[in-house]
Order: sequence, then C-alpha cells, then structure tokens
Amino acid sequence: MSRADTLDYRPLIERWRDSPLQPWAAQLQEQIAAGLSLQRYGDLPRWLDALAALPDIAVSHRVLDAARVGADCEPPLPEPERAALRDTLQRLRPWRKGPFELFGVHIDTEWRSDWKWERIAPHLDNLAGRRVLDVGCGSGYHCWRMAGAGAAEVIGIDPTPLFVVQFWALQKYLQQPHTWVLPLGIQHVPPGLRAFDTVFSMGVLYHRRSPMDHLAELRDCLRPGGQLVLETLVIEGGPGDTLVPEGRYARMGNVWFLPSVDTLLGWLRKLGFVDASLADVAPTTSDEQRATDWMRFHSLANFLDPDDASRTIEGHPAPRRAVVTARVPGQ
Ligand SMILES: Nc1ncnc2c1ncn2[C@@H]1O[C@H](C[S@+](CC[C@H]([NH3+])C(=O)[O-])CC(=O)[O-])[C@@H](O)[C@H]1O
Repeated sequence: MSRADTLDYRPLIERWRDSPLQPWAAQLQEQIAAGLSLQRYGDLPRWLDALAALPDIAVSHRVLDAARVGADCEPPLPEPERAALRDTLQRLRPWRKGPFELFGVHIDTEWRSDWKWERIAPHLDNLAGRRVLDVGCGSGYHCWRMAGAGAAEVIGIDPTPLFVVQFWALQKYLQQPHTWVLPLGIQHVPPGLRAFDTVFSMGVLYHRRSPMDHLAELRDCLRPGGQLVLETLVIEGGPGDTLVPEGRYARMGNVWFLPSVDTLLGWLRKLGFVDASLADVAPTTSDEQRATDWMRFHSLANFLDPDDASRTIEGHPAPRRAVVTARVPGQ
C-alpha cells in the first residue's frame, strides 16, 4: 500500500454504487491512482508526510459559514501545540484558497475566497439536499461552504495534488462525510452523467483551450433543470468581443479565452442553456488576492502594470471577473 492510499475514497465509490454516478465510480480508483501518482508528483510524499503529522484533536465545534470555515476544541489548544499545528500546516504551502481557522490557527490564504462566495450566494438555487459538483475547486473552500449551505453531497475536482492534500488536512478536522475533493480534471469526468443538481466552474474557463467544449462538458454533468454557476475572467465589450492573449496574461501562461459578458451569455445560449444571466461582475483587487505568510510568492499586485493598475504587466485589461448562471432545460 503506497502512502497515497491513505487518502481513502472507498466510501465514495461504495456510495455511488447503483446510483447515476455508477459509471464514474467504476473508473474512480484508477483515476485517483493516476491523479495521486508518486512517480508523477515528486513532492507528494512530502505533503503526505505533513498530512500524517497532523495531530489528532477532539473537535468540539465545527463552523462552515460566513463567519469562518474551521474547527475548535475545548479547552482551546495550548500555545505550543497550536504553534506545532501551524508549522505542520505550513508544510502544505502555498495555501491559495481559503481562509480557514483550525483551533486558533488562522490560515490566511492568498485569496479571500469567502468574498467570491458572498458574491455568488444570492444567485444560487437552494443547495439544501442537492448533489453538487465544483470543477477546479482548489483546496475546497467553496465545497465547505456548499456543505454548510446544506448540500447533501459535494464533489470537488482539482488536478493539482497539493490542493487535494490540503482538502484532506481540513477534512481530518471538519469531518464532512459527504464532501469530497478528487484529484481529477474536468476531462476525467465521464461524459453525459446528467447527475448533478448544481455545477460550479469558477476560475477554470479561461484555462481551457476550448471554452465551448468546457461549457458543453459542464452542461452534460447537470440533470435537466439543474443550475450552472460559472465564474471567469471577462473583458469589457459587447457581443462577439473576446480577448485571446497571445503571450501571458497577468503572468499566467495557460490563459486562452476572455469573452465579454455578452459573448459569454451568447456561448451559453448557443449550447442550449436557458435563463443565462449575469449575476455579478467586478474587478479583482489586491485586497482579495495577495501574498501572505501562507502564500509567499508573487500575487496580483506584482502582475499589474506598476504605473497603471487598470492594465496587466503585459498591457492587457486588468482582471475582471463575472459570475453568470444558466440552466439546462427540462425538469
Ligand atoms: N482541467 C481542469 N479541470 C478542473 N480543474 C482544473 C483544471 N485545470 C486546472 N484546474 C484547477 O482550477 C483551479 C483554478 S483557480 C480557481 C479555484 C476556485 N474554483 C475559486 O474560484 O476560487 C483559478 C483562480 O485563481 O481563480 C486550480 O485549482 C487548478 O488546479
């Protein structure tokens, strides 16, 4: 048994037996082994060691809401143990999506992902009792918020193994048996599942070389009547306007299509979505995305033109993100 097997997905595979997700369950063990391959991901043993070094703590209280996502114990953790927990969690840097609060340790992530959740939350179908998919979920910050909003099953997928290990570090204490993060990309989801009530794709579309294929894949994950919640970088402009940066965009190498909001809504309608509408559009600020003690690399402020914050360092329009929602027709 390799150490990656300590991330135990068997209860999920068992749960999906004889469900609409059975076709996925049948491939999952193999996909997970590839997504957590020790040969492929040389840093994985180091992260798994950090995970194994996390102390067992009896949790007295868990919170998954706007105030915080985290866990407490009673009596509070003494300072030396808190410092040790902090050091172990720091071995899983960089922490990008959060924040989290574990026994007095504040994981101050690069992103205030809670701000994004506040923007999308008013536009969501009631999540109570729903089965939801979060594509490109990172450490799973929004997955925990979906669980906190009452979702019956939350499946996050992300192909970056560090984020998956971060999820397991949190899961050790948050203990939400129906919340999972799988080490997979959207391309690994079997086509045509039509099994999820709500599908989220946030911060992923611009990383996909074919945005129409990405939207079609998301559509085919949804049951008839299900809701898509899509968040992506957009440009200002009208129908048909799209930026395809030739080189990097805000120092990111794998950025493909940045549509205007009208273009994006048109793409959704063309693919058969109904009720496509804009929920929110806002520039990304360096209060929301910034370097911290938990993510010590460069962040947004370093990716903008130092003389003109409305431009990226490459001269493109600065990041602006839209949230749109749409629905698959039917019941
Ligand atoms: N093919 C793929 N399939 C699925 N995920 C992918 C793929 N390729 C990369 N990713 C993952 O998509 C995530 C994009 S971040 C958004 C996080 C969260 N949703 C957020 O909205 O805060 C972008 C941002 O910073 O906004 C990363 O975690 C990648 O590993």
